[in-house]
Formats: sequence, structure tokens, C-alpha cells
Amino acid sequence: MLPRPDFDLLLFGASGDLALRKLFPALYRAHAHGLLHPDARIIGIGRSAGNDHSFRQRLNETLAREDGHAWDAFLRRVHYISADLSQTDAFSALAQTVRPDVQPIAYLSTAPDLFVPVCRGLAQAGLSRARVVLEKPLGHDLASSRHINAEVGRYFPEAQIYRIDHYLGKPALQSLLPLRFDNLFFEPVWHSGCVRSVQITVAETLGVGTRGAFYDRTGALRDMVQNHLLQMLCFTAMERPASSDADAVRDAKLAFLNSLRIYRPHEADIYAVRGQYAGYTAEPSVAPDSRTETFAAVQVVSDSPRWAGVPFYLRSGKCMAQKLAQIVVDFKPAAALFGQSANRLTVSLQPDETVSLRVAAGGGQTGEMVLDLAAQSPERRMEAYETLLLEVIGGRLALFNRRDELEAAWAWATPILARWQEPSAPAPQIYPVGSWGAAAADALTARNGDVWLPF
Ligand SMILES: NC(=O)C1=CN([C@@H]2O[C@H](COP(=O)(O)OP(=O)(O)OC[C@H]3O[C@@H](n4cnc5c(N)ncnc54)[C@H](OP(=O)(O)O)[C@@H]3O)[C@@H](O)[C@H]2O)C=CC1
Ligand SMILES: O=C1O[C@H](COP(=O)(O)O)[C@@H](O)[C@H](O)[C@H]1O
Repeated sequence: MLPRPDFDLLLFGASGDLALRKLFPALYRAHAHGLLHPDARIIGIGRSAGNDHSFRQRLNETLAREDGHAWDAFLRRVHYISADLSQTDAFSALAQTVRPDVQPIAYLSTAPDLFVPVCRGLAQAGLSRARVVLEKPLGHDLASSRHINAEVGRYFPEAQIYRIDHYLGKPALQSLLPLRFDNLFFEPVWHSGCVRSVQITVAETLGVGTRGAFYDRTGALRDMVQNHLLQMLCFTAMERPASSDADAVRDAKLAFLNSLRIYRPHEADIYAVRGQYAGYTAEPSVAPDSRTETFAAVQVVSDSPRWAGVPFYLRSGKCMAQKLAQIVVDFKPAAALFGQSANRLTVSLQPDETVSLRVAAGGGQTGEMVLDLAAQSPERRMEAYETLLLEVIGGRLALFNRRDELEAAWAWATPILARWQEPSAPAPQIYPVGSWGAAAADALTARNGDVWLPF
């Protein structure tokens, strides 16, 4: 077992949706499996009034667990402070609650407009040794992301900043690196000579639910594509890193992101499609005339020599037919001798965690070789947020985004977003709930003689 360092976690936004739905359950699971130091504390901070007792009661009501002993012990770790983080005087009292001899961790599960005031407040209150965890979205375009990064960088060095993309905590995505780089079977054919196309789909069945106010300002390209899908693409298409160190992997991702073609407005109209599910504008806190996209599909082009001419298709949306996240690498057919066949490698992140390879089996037959990652794993599969929280506690940066990577991703996404702001841009195409998104996305693949896979 890895060492279990002691810590005080200042969880900003503790009363919010993400903290209650994902972060506290993840911390509880880590606790219940004995992965937290016995003295480690979680100090929740929110604007709502409350104290340790009332907040524990709230957790009890929201997240009650059956196994009473572990849950009670977990609740004893949890404290709550009510503070208005936009006020500079909030921080000295917070800093005094942190034990001087343990690692402070500040997890900012708040809107990004609080990132700078909180970082400034923490540093001025003497907590500049804290590790700082920043939730996405870090800004809403390249300029705002640069601004936040520059401001946060005035108070904390890059080595203490953990920018979350929870897809990097998904085990099947992590499996992609050893799959590619540690197997002689794959790396030699991982290039435009053998790969016909790459497709990445992250589809959700639910709509925006209670997050309409946030989502309507955000949209699918910012919410999912700029971060989760581009990270999946980086793992799929980056060059071999010089080593497995955090910075070597981040250097390789950065180089790939810098190879992506930045679209001019007329190219955005050709290569990017947006859609909106029917009924979206009637959702709570959504503008009745909203043009926000709940579905985005983009053909990405890399100018790296490895990928010359290979289309990368990305799509993501809400209210789609199925909840799934997968990467499909579609290989070119070999010159036919016994009948034509093309291999296809599918890495499924969810709902199943599998790697499937379609192979020709002779006599015109093709079959799937399926590796069930979850069934094969001798260890408990952790949910992404548990993995990432344990990485922060352990001080390991490899699964977090570096500033330059994030800005390269924004540099790619921002011109498309800017085009979509223009009145002359094609409006989002309405798609039926339970479908595969805007039909116009089919034109992206059809143009190259492809279809969205595997449907
Ligand atoms: N929810 C999700 O599924 C995901 C969210 N995220 C990101 O995580 C962040 C948090 O999201 P979410 O939990 O949904 O947001 P919520 O709006 O549900 O929660 C915001 C939290 O911030 C607190 N807060 C707001 N203003 C202040 C203030 N002035 N002083 C002190 N506390 C304040 C709120 O306190 P109070 O409620 O007490 O007023 C609440 O705890 C956002 O950046 C979001 O984009 C990222 C991925 C998924
Ligand atoms: O970051 C986000 O991700 C979730 C989807 O995450 P998943 O792990 O359930 O696939 C998405 O619903 C949310 O809108 C977005 O902010």
C-alpha cells in the first residue's frame, strides 16, 4: 500500500453539487478502504450558514451509508465553516484551522470567478505551502484561462497546482498508455500508414437537470470537448513520452495539442457541428431563446507527420441514446489475400471498461477479442474522483493538466466558440432526445467516406 500522508483538506464549495455528489462520496470510499491517514481532516467551506454538527447532518441525509461504523468515523473527520470567499477577511480564520505540521490542500470546487480571490486570500493568510486543486472549467476561453492561470501563478508555483480533468482519473483511459507504448503489436501500426480514422464519443442520456444556469453559459464544447475529449485524444495520438514522469507525459500531450489545426471561421463551419436537444430551452434556468449547444461534433486535424490525412472525429452530447465514453481506432484494410478485413480497436471507458480488437478469423469471418479491464484487475476499481483525490494527497501530478497544455486546448477551442457567437454562424440543429445528436454531424464523417462507429 502507498504511504498515507496526513493532510488538512480545505474543501471550498463543500455545500455545492459537485462536492455532495462526487467529492464526499469519493473521500468516504477512500476512508472506508483505509486509504486516508487516521488524523486527516476535511474542512468544508460554503457560503450557507452551518457548523460541524449541521453539516454532518446534511451529509448524513444526503449520503447516508449502510456500514455505520466507517461512516461515523468518516463524519468525525469532517468540519464545516461558513464564509463568504469574496470577502478578504474570510481567510485568516480559515488559515488558523489548519494544523501547522501537515500538508494543507485547498480544493476549489467553486465557480472559477472565486479561484483568484481564494488563492490570493490563502497566500496572504500564510498558506502558500498548500496544494491547490482547481476544478474545470478554468475560464471560458483562452484569454480568461490565461488570466486565471497568471493570477493563481502569482501566489502558487506550478508544482503545487492540480488542474482537474476527471476523465484522467478513469482507469480505462489510463490503460491506453501502456496498451499503446508497452505492446509491440500496437505502436508499429499507430500512424497514418495504417490508421484510417479515430473517433471519440462521450454521450450522456441525461439533460442539464438542475445545472441549467451553469450549462447555458457553457455548452458542450467548453463543458466536455475542450477538456475531456481532447485529453482522450491526446492519450490516443500523442508521441511516445520520453519517460513515464508527469512532465514527460505532459510535454507529449502539449506537443500534440500544438499540432492541432486552428480553424478560421469558414473552416469552423465545415469541421464543427452543434446541436441542441428538443426541449432544452424549456429547462429550468435556460434562456428561452438559447443557442447554447448541448451536442458538439468536430473533425480535428493534426499537422503532425504521424497523422497526415487521418481524421479525428470527436462528438459529445446530452440527452443522447446511450451513456458511453469510447475511443475507436479504425485501421485501414490490409491488401486482401483471403478476403478483405479491417481491424478496429475500441477502448471503452464507460459503461464497460474494455479493450476490444476486431480481427479477421478466416473464411470471411471477423470476431472481437475483448479484454475486460475491470474483471481482469486484481484491485478494486476506483471511481475517478477517488483516484484523483488520492493523487493530490500523495503529491503526484501526472494525472493533472499543466498550464501550457490547458492553454493549448483553449487555443484550439476558442476560435470555434467565437464563430458560434456570430449571428451568421449556423444555428444549433435541434435533435430528438434519445438520438445520436445533430444529424448534420453525419456530414463530417461522410465527407471522408466514414460513418460514426460502431453504430
Ligand atoms: N456539478 C458537477 O457535476 C460538476 C461541476 N464542476 C465544476 O465544479 C465547480 C462547482 O460546481 P457545483 O458544485 O456544481 O456548483 P454549485 O453552484 O452547486 O456550488 C457552488 C459552491 O460554491 C459556494 N460558493 C459560491 N459563492 C460563494 C462565496 N462567495 N463564498 C463561499 N462559498 C461560495 C456555494 O456555497 P453555498 O451553496 O453555501 O452558497 C457552493 O458550495 C464549478 O466550477 C463547476 O463548473 C465540474 C465538473 C462537474
Ligand atoms: O465534467 C463534466 O462531466 C460530466 C460527465 O462525467 P461522467 O464521468 O459522468 O462521464 C458531465 O455530465 C458534466 O456536464 C461535465 O461538467
